[in-house]
Amino acid sequence: MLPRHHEPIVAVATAAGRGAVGIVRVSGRGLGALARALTGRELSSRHAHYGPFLDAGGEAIDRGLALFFPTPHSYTGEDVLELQAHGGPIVLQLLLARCLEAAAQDDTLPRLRPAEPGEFTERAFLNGKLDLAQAEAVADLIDASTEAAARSAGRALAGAFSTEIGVLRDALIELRMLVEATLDFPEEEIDFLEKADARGRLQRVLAALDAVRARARQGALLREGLTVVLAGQPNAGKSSLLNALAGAELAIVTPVPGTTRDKVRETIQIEGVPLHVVDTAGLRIDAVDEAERIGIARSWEAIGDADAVLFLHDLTRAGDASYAAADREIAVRIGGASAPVLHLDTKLDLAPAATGGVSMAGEHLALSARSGAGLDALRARLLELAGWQPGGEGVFIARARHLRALDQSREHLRLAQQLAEQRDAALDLLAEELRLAHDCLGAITGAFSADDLLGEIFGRFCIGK
Ligand SMILES: Nc1nc2c(c(=O)[nH]1)N(C=O)[C@@H](CNc1ccc(C(=O)N[C@@H](CCC(=O)O)C(=O)O)cc1)CN2
Ligand SMILES: Nc1nc2c(ncn2[C@@H]2O[C@H](COP(=O)(O)OP(=O)(O)OP(=O)(O)O)[C@@H](O)[C@H]2O)c(=O)[nH]1
Repeated sequence: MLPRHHEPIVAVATAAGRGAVGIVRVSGRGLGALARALTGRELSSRHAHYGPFLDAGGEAIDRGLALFFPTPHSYTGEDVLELQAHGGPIVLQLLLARCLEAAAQDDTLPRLRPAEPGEFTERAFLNGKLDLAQAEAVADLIDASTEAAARSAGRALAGAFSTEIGVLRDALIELRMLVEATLDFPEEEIDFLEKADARGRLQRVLAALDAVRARARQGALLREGLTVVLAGQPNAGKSSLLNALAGAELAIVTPVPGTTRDKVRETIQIEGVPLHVVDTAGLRIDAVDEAERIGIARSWEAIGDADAVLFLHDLTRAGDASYAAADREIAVRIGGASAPVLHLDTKLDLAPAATGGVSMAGEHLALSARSGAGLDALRARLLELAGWQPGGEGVFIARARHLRALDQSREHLRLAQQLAEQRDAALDLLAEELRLAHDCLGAITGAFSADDLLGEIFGRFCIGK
């Protein structure tokens, strides 16, 4: 029996629903006979052939373009057969079923099964067509929620991230070779660190790693975005601010306090950075009914998960002592969350110039959702809080997994550096730290990766990818 990752697979490669064109894609070994059975002809390699896609009785299910990519020159590195048909869901299901049937009927054909999510790209990885960071970039390109995220995923897919990791790994390999060679000649140990400039090399690798980390963090921000929670008493202007930032009427705005009963989550973007804005139910201590109480409990949950909290204060209530007292009570609780808090004094257009404003310690921005005053300053401050460096050209997309690996690698290099600074450095320990730092980098591109990690990564792809 074939191992699972050698079994031929088939899936509809295009999105569900109706489209101009839809593609059924087959990947596996020895697909030539299947191609003949489905098209009734010999397909030359990597050429588009227009003709019928035949059912078991020789009747055309559809007419379209057939492409055959013989191994190894294909997306997956195996034989790939594509049927580019008309993009109707039923047509594509018929073609998919026909592929399975044709393979089952002829025992010279390999046993075919439907593909699991991400399985085509997993094969591209297993067959060395893409490394792991590039394979992840395929999914990130498809999932990108802003133009900047798509461009940076495109760069990672083209190998920009992998190349930087490769440069770091090469520098580490050189250093490791020096250290390990010296281990074999113990009498020279003392001179080694001096002669080979091991400390200088280590220092340079660390600096280069830090530069890659900084760019990867930018890339991760483009992928993950920033979660910002709008918090404040009922009627403070949270929903209006969400709508103003989004430039659309997303949340219901009414003069009735307590209009927003549950979280509304909307993704907008600032300079290409996805911003997940969560509008919450207005916070109040003495909620009137059960639904409101539940909404408020969810608001607190959202605040706990936020990357930043925007705490809104209604400037028109600035003189109201009980309003201020309630704000102070909420502030204490928000202060208990770990996210940074930015105070927004709202409805600036209504606040008379003489008003002293809201008195509450912390950073304040005054704004008006109605006139738009202060919104640009808020956007700029949010980007700053996110750690976004403007003009992030050349950023490649990255994931939390990559950041962790880079951090761990850095940790091992720091330990190696400490060892190297000692008078009679233990070279065997130094060698071991360098090896571990090297392994962490290898995990990013998948030089060695556990099956469960691969399952985790490819299981999140869409089917047919
Ligand atoms: N119709 C179609 N469009 C598609 C894909 C596909 O599978 N089918 N892709 C799938 O996601 C992407 C393109 N990815 C591909 C990557 C490599 C090869 C390929 O044939 N590689 C060979 C030859 C390279 C060459 O000619 O230089 C190779 O790597 O050896 C094909 C598609 C996006 N568009
Ligand atoms: N003039 C003016 N009115 C505003 C502004 N922002 C909000 N409002 C008004 O204030 C009222 C409450 O606004 P919302 O955005 O619904 O407030 P909220 O904090 O979401 O309220 P809840 O859903 O009750 O928690 C509405 O009548 C808005 O039109 C502003 O910048 N200027």
